[in-house]
Amino acid sequence: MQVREINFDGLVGPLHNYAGLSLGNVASASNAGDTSHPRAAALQGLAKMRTLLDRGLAQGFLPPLRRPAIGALRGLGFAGADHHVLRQAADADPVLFNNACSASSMWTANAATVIAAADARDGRVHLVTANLDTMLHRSLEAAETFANLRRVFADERHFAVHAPLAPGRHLSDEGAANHMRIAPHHGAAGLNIFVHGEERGGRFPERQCRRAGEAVARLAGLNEDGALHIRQSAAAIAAGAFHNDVVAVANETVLLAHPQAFDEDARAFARIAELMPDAHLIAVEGVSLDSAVRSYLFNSQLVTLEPGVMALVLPSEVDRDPDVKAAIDRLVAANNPIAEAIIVDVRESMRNGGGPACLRLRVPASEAAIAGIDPAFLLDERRWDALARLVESWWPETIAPHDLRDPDLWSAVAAAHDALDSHLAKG
Ligand SMILES: N=C(N)NCCC[C@H](NC(=O)CCC(=O)O)C(=O)O
Repeated sequence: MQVREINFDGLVGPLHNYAGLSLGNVASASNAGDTSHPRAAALQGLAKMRTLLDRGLAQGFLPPLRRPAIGALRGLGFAGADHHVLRQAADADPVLFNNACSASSMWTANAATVIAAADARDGRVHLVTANLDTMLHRSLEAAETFANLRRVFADERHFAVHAPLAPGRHLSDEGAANHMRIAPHHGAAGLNIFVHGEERGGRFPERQCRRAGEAVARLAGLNEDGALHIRQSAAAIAAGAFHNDVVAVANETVLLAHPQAFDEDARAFARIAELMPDAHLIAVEGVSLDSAVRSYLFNSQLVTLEPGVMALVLPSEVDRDPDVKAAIDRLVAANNPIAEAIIVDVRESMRNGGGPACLRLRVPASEAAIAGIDPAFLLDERRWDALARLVESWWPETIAPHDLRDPDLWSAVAAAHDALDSHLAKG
């Protein structure tokens, strides 16, 4: 069956800001308190989408969740008119308030884990919404993301959208950022690799539980040899790889990983090779873990341009590190399907620890399944132009930390969300 991969990028929301909310995410911590540029951020994300669209790839988007998360604050006991809720929360608990202001839904690699139809028992694409339970600001996304995914992938003949796993640290789940799939091609049955952490007492949280990956595999009906659960190395997490997609990326027959990405790396690679003997398993040498984390080399999108020909879509930060540049040159020159490096500027997102791969959720879909996706979320030139115009008209230019408490900003951001909602309602 002809199956295409669609990248659903998160449209960067109008409240994008740098509040330093993610312990273990080096960029988020080191840029805390800086002034953000939401309009530029959303336009950078859109430019990335446009680059892939212009290369003939299928491109969709997911709308930003409405922030500040007034509903969540109401659930925690703040009451009254919207601005009153926000004022009370900002005064009573500034940290909670900042968490409610995060635009983190832009990183749609954390929206859900996606299991391809060819691997699922019932032949449907399964999307298991991530509970994002480790980080407070991210945990506020799950219920709304579930609703969004149900709206976009409403056709139950082709898609099964699952609710987030039960909340709680025992089942923490960060979605596709900790899942890789290796297969002969997008439409063929493949191997699903679930990468987890586990409390090892390191200085940073380990966000993904093994049980969560096992539950996802069961919910989608993977058979036993279709799933492999491996552990992220403590060294990678300590260096700032808070998700596996900071140190590894896979697409069809290719897996690129930092040699220290996994616990017992040699055994992990050997096990994958045993299950997928025809795959190109590439441990990228010559790049330190620190360089990998700073440049986000592995947080690239590895996309198929045509059968057997792939491109790496990399953040422009890779150009600053000679070791990383040399590694990319070697990868493109070597005998593997990677034929091209495409550099994109997603600097505003990168400064919060979100590279090209974080910004997108991959959904493999047959022609029939694509027909079952709400077309308002599939991009062509016309829809892309309309989104860019909306962003240019409504998204704030800058947000400094103290602006988050400014009622004028709350009104401006609500108006931007309203404009997007009414645009989407037109289809
Ligand atoms: N690797 C993937 N797939 N996603 C990247 C997510 C970045 C996100 N950053 C943030 O949430 C920063 C928000 C702040 O600090 O304000 C996170 O840490 O969860």
